[in-house]
Amino acid sequence: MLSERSGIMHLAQERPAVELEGVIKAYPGFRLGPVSFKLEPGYVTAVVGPNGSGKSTLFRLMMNLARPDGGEVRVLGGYYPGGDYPGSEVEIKQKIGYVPERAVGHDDWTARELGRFYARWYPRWNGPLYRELLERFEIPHGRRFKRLSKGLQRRLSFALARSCEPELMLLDEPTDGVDPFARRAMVDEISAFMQSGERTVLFATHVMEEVSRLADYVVLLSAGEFLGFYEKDALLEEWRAFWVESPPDRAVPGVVSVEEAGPVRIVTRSPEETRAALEEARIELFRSEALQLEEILELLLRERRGAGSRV
Ligand SMILES: Nc1ncnc2c1ncn2[C@@H]1O[C@H](COP(=O)(O)OP(=O)(O)OP(=O)(O)O)[C@@H](O)[C@H]1O
Repeated sequence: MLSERSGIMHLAQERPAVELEGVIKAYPGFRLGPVSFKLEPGYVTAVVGPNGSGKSTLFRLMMNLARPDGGEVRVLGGYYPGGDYPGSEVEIKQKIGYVPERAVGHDDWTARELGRFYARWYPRWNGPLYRELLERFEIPHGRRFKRLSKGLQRRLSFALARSCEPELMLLDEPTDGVDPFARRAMVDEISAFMQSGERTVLFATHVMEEVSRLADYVVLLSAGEFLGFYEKDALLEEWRAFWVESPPDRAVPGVVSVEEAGPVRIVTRSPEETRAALEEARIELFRSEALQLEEILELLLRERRGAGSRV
């Protein structure tokens, strides 16, 4: 996905879609950050982390629904906080399709009414697409939001955000509670949305398959700590598992874990160095395999938080 779109992006827009610099947010008993990363237009980034790691807080900071205690949040050229907007905050928000963790103020509205309301606020509102998404996601037009199941509420929130034809989609667990069929349809729609290289998506998820399918980059959080901003393909290339005849009797560079139940499996994040060291120690390497993204992220979490962390 990265290579397909990378040529277009810098021609279309020069500024990052989102820029966070040293962003900190503190609540009693919880502190997020400092978080720093840039989202360049044309890419999809996944926010991954265990429950309570600060993913929703990060989205609220980007929507100016929470104010940072330190650092700077810049979204589509607008600065939060401080009121230093090149355009008005409304103008910036009109270019953002946001799916919050919990939709506020939608409860008594039907999909039809919400569509009409959004059409008034979003200049690029795409009515035909909205109607098509309601059909595709099998969302009843006339039932109040609060009477919809959780999965249908998520689908409707996504359809609303998508139909704004935004520059930037901020999707806080859009597929949470959504069945696998609709989830696939949503992932397909995000891919379709990205076909124009000027657009940017940031989405939070616990589903690794979605990260594998959609994301160019991954933001990893754990208990408020920002563990990194990773290029997905680089992670997949960097980490490997080697199967060897016997465990090494000395420290081997790059090795992150050694499993000795049955054949010895060594995970390394520096394959060439590890391979050379194994050869030198005359340990036969009889199989080498790529790691799944889920295992890599889990190992990164474990490295920082101690064993037992789960994505
Ligand atoms: N308004 C608030 N006041 C006090 N604490 C808050 C507030 N909002 C969030 N928190 C705390 O911040 C922490 C992170 O919450 P957040 O919802 O950002 O995590 P998350 O990664 O989105 O979790 P999940 O995966 O469960 O959705 C939690 O401990 C939460 O209780």
